Amino acid sequence: MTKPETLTTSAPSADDPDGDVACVPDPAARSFRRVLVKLSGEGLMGDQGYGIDLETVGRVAREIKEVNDTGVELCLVIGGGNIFRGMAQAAKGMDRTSADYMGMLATVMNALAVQNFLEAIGVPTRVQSAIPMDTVCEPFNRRQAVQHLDMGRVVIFAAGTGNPFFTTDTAAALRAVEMNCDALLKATQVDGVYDSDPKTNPGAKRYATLTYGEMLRQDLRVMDTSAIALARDNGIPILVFSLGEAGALGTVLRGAGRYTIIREET
Ligand SMILES: Nc1ncnc2c1ncn2[C@@H]1O[C@H](COP(=O)(O)OP(=O)(O)OP(=O)(O)O)[C@@H](O)[C@H]1O
Ligand SMILES: O=c1ccn([C@@H]2O[C@H](COP(=O)(O)O)[C@@H](O)[C@H]2O)c(=O)[nH]1
Repeated sequence: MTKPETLTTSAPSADDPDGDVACVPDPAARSFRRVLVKLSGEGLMGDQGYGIDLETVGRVAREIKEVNDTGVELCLVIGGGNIFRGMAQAAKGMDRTSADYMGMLATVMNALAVQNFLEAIGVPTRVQSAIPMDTVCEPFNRRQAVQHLDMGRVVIFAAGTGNPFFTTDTAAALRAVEMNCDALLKATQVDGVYDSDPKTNPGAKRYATLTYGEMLRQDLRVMDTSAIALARDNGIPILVFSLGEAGALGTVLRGAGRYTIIREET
């Protein structure tokens, strides 16, 4: 499998974060053969405060189709924040494990929604859940998932890791490792990793590149530490970009557009 070695950006140093620098297109990005895309649950709600915005999920489905049509094998993990955070109040009195199972079930709902939008535009898909629910979708099975990818199907991994006390970011890193993906793409609500949360600090500066170690040492909260550590230990680059930017998935996969890449120093 070809590992991307030479993705470059125009701002090579994490010591010099730059909010305005776009990444330089790099042919190495085209060597991604199989990727895992983590779709933000909250990103799917568009401007609504809750649930799924049909226009947003329709657009995201078309972008996934475009990439799938190019022959890049696609695994998806979808967060649950758009459904689960709306229930946070109700979950307050509950024990943590029950609340976490509710969160995992929310990701199954999102997976089924995205599956329907993809199939409506002719993209073959399978949903595999980490919590077996045979009447709804397949249980997670790595070998079967590989076969689906071989057949051009998009595989959506639902229910996170199947374990409480984790998040879908960690599930995404775990599945990316298990499926031998060349990269983990985090499609979220911000266009990269900043030196502080850009939602609360308008003056935050964006990094073009970071190492896993810098990300962990600076405790940059865009992704949880277990996900970063898993990616680091298995040499999987993480690309963080905005789900809200039309066409960003395809653009980032061509090595262009705005994103932050997290990897070992080259
Ligand atoms: N240093 C940082 N750089 C970029 N974003 C940050 C940073 N610190 C915190 N954030 C926040 O992290 C958020 C993204 O992470 P998070 O996993 O919570 O959301 P998500 O990808 O939308 O996940 P979900 O699927 O659970 O909805 C961003 O919306 C941003 O506000
Ligand atoms: O492996 C997992 C994944 C998720 N959860 C629970 O689901 C929610 C929603 O996931 P997000 O990653 O926040 O979108 C999460 O807050 C956990 O409560 C889990 O327990 N295990």
